[in-house]
Amino acid sequence: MARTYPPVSLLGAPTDVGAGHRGAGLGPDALRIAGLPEALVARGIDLVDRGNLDGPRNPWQPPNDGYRHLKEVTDWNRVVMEAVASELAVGRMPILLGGDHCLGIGSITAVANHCRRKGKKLRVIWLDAHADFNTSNVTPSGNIHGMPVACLCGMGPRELTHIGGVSPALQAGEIRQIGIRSVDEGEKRLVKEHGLDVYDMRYIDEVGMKRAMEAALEGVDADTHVHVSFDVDFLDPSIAPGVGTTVPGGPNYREAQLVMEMIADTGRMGSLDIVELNPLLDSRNATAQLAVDLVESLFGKSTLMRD
Ligand SMILES: NC(=[NH2+])NCCC[C@H](N)C(=O)O
Ligand SMILES: [Mn+2]
Ligand SMILES: [Mn+2]
Repeated sequence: MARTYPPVSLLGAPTDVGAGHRGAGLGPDALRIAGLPEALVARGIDLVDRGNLDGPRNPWQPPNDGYRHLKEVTDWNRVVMEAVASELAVGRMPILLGGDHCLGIGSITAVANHCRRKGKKLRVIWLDAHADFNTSNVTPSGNIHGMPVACLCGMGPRELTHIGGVSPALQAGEIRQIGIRSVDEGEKRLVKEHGLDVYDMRYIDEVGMKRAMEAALEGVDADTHVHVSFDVDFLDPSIAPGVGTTVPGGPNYREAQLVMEMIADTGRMGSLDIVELNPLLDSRNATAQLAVDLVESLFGKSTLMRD
């Protein structure tokens, strides 16, 4: 049966302030050039592209006091948080085009506040090679794109943990991480302490993607807002080379499609981040095109007769 979707707004956040490589700031335009707007319109979606948000200039400095570009990361996240909140407030589904994954702080803080206001349950599906659960004490890099989940759970610099007023913005129990295969030593300890629900590649190898996703989506019901935070490095680098922090051994094309289709089948996706795409490292925009293909599946496009 064909599903109907709420109106969607694209929000570009052209920045790499949280990353370790330059180039993720070009992500929004690469996704547009790969045909994301047209693909959504072809799915019958009422789409508005709000263009790119206006944030601070990108500096390129080494980490300072444990963080790289903390001020710019904070300013970008505030801009993103406000833009995402405005779309949700008028009943539109925001799709954030990153930019690096530090932007998940602003995006998900806005979503969490929205859910609190509406009395909705929240389920964050974090698709990533990395847990992004570092703090300044344990980070190997100082790059804040390795810290958004920790910040959302209340650990990190006050300007990020309290960006939406309420801290923690999110409970660990609201998150499910899929595809994880690179967690730093100190980060591992924190992940365990906080009891994050992680479906890592070992788990996926053992039980298969179908069962992993069934577990990650368990309990999602009519009162649940599903937020998908799609870090493109979730995918195996052989199919998605255009990211700054590749980790081998990720989901293949079929597994990634299944993830998206199973999320689509819940009918509960209310917001989406597409982050970490780095066109400078891509091969003829192929990773952007793959991301568009996967987003189509998130919006219910499927093979054969299931539409
Ligand atoms: N969103 C990402 N791509 N994160 C990569 C993080 C890499 C590494 N764990 C770090 O903290 O530096
Ligand atoms: Mn990652
Ligand atoms: Mn990430």
